[in-house]
Amino acid sequence: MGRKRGRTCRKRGRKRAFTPEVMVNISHEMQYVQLRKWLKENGCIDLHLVPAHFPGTYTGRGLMTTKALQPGDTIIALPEKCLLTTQTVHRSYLGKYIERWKPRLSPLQVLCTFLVAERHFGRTSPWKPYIDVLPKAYTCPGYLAEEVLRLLPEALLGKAEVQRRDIRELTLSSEGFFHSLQPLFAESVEGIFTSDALRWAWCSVNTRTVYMERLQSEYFSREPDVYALAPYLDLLNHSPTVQVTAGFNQESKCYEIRTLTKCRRYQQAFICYGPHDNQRLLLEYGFFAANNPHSVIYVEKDVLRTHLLQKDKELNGKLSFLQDRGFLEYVNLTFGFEGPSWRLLAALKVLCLGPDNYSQWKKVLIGLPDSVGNERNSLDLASSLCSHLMNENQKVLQKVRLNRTELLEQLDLVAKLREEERKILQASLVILQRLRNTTTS
Ligand SMILES: C[S@@+](CC[C@H](N)C(=O)[O-])C[C@H]1O[C@@H](n2cnc3c(N)ncnc32)[C@H](O)[C@@H]1O
Repeated sequence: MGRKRGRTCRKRGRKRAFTPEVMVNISHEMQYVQLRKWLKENGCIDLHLVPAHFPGTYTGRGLMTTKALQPGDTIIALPEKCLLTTQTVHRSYLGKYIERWKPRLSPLQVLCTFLVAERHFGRTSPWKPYIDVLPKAYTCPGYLAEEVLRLLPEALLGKAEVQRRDIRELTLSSEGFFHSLQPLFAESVEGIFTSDALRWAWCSVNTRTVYMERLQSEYFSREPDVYALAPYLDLLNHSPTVQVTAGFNQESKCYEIRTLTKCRRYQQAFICYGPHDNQRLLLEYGFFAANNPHSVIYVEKDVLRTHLLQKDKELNGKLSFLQDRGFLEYVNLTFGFEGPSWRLLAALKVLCLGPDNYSQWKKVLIGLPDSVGNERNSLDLASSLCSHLMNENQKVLQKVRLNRTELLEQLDLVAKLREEERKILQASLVILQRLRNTTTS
């Protein structure tokens, strides 16, 4: 039964049409009050972003905008004084130790040393308001337990191990330098620059810095000097669907982020860390994004090999033909929300070709039509690969569900990553089925 809609009703209706995101404003908490005060003292004037928790999302803490943002608006402008770069460290009490030290330290070593030292100085550190809001621990692979690591997808596991090795090497390669800093501390440097402290510093830099190129300093090693810790700005979470521009503005002397996407008042303001897939997000930042359009599932070469006809006499020839043309690079062999990548399908078509069809190999790779039979065989092979990956994924999910230990938070992260991957594989299977139907009809 229809009801007459008056002016008040229309107004209420308009309000109801938009349900604001559930969020808890935390700007009154002492640590954020102190941080905002510190920013203002350092010349940051327009702070229309406030810290909040967003319990309805996986993002946790983030920044909410108190005014609607239109494309082109500045989300945040952080004065140079508020940025923590290698230059900040060079100008500090650490400067003369850095200058004296050989071999030269990397920009990453310099920043990590400073973070650990400043955290240790506590109340007397001018950076205390910033350090107080930094997470105490992270969820990137450097922090994951061994048994959780083993549940990661193969390609990610390899990179996760490299990350853990890099963190260990940072500690080992800096030991001598830390000893040289002993005059600065009342306590033994061994108890300050611990492997835990350095892991925390490494992850703080890796997950929170903005990209800002600096001129190479003669006092640092040759690694690119591109990190800047940006207090408050680094409370902005990532969304793969927003667009922003970011960089240091030489005129205003501020690091500025502008949005190219609208954002409503009292909503979480997001930035985009880059067009990263979920594996990269987990590796570099310790999270994944639901329905991430950049996410794909990689088909490992070994997995591909086990699905191929071993009695095909031309198999090795085909594989090296594909390898030489870059078709077996793992970034090319993927399943996405839109099905198998063009390169995966092309590679499968070559691999399915019958004997003595050498002339077809090149034609298939440049996208020329293939026989209906080969087309169908390659789609079947793609479906079988996709189903295999689904089964593997399912097995890991079962293990995670059984393994409800004290590592709950870490296991949940892996489970959710795997569930996202499942969605992609399911979407790919549906597309493959559709393609198969059109090929047969
Ligand atoms: C630059 S910080 C952003 C602020 C951070 N949430 C905080 O509370 O400090 C980057 C970290 O935020 C988290 N993060 C960013 N975007 C996210 C998202 N879309 N979903 C879940 N976590 C996210 C990850 O832990 C990531 O390492």
